[in-house]
Amino acid sequence: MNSQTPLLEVRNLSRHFGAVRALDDCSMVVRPGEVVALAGDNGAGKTTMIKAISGVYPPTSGEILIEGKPVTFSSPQEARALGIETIYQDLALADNLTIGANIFLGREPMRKAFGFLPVIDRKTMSKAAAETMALLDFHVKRLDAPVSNFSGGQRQAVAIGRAVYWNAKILIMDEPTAALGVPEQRKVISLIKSLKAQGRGVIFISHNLQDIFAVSDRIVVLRRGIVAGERNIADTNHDEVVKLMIGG
Ligand SMILES: Nc1ncnc2c1ncn2[C@@H]1O[C@H](COP(=O)(O)OP(=O)(O)OP(=O)(O)O)[C@@H](O)[C@H]1O
Repeated sequence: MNSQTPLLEVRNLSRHFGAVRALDDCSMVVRPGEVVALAGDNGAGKTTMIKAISGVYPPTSGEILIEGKPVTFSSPQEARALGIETIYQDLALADNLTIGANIFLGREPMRKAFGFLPVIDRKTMSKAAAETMALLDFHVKRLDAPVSNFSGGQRQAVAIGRAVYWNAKILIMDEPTAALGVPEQRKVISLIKSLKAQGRGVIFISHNLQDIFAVSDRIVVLRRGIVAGERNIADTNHDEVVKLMIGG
């Protein structure tokens, strides 16, 4: 792989639901260490795009390539196995469990007690939790507390930590700052910056242009299922993005 090969390339992707063209001939790329914002008004096709990329909806036509290789997924598990992790707004955390247990949810590490009895390896889980949260430079007072004790931003960090632990190359984040107060939004923005510094690719869906401009390298604007425009963040401004979103 040369350094120019995108982590992810979506080529001429369409997804139709009966007569509804939720996505029509859309293309986008995400390179290593790049944050790409996906923006658009309600119903523009953002959710359909991330669901196609993450294996929820098979495309009607078009191609998805990971590190230059065409892939097809028949489930989110298959997309995940190839390094695409999606963090939806509900975060899919188990509130009564620790960070470590959430990282390993459904994939718990086991050890043998007394040399024969299989039990959950809690030491491995708490070590992974500590290392992963340190990698994200995110510190909570009690790593062994249930995640229900944590704030919205901390919970977002746990969901990101889980993706990072399982080696996500591309993280898709659906409105990660939407339900947060301003200080917590800043923390999540800095988490996204650390993912970028680690060479991962991020697709960042947001309605908040300020957040988009704070963290993204590029923006892809969808409108009624098509790519209305794509800009480098350094070369555009809020007005232009809004015009692309509403058209006319
Ligand atoms: N399962 C489905 N069946 C039929 N139509 C659908 C389905 N999913 C999405 N659509 C339609 O596809 C279009 C794009 O929807 P999508 O949810 O991808 O937009 P969005 O940009 O994510 O909007 P929002 O910001 O409101 O979440 C809409 O017209 C929507 O009604």
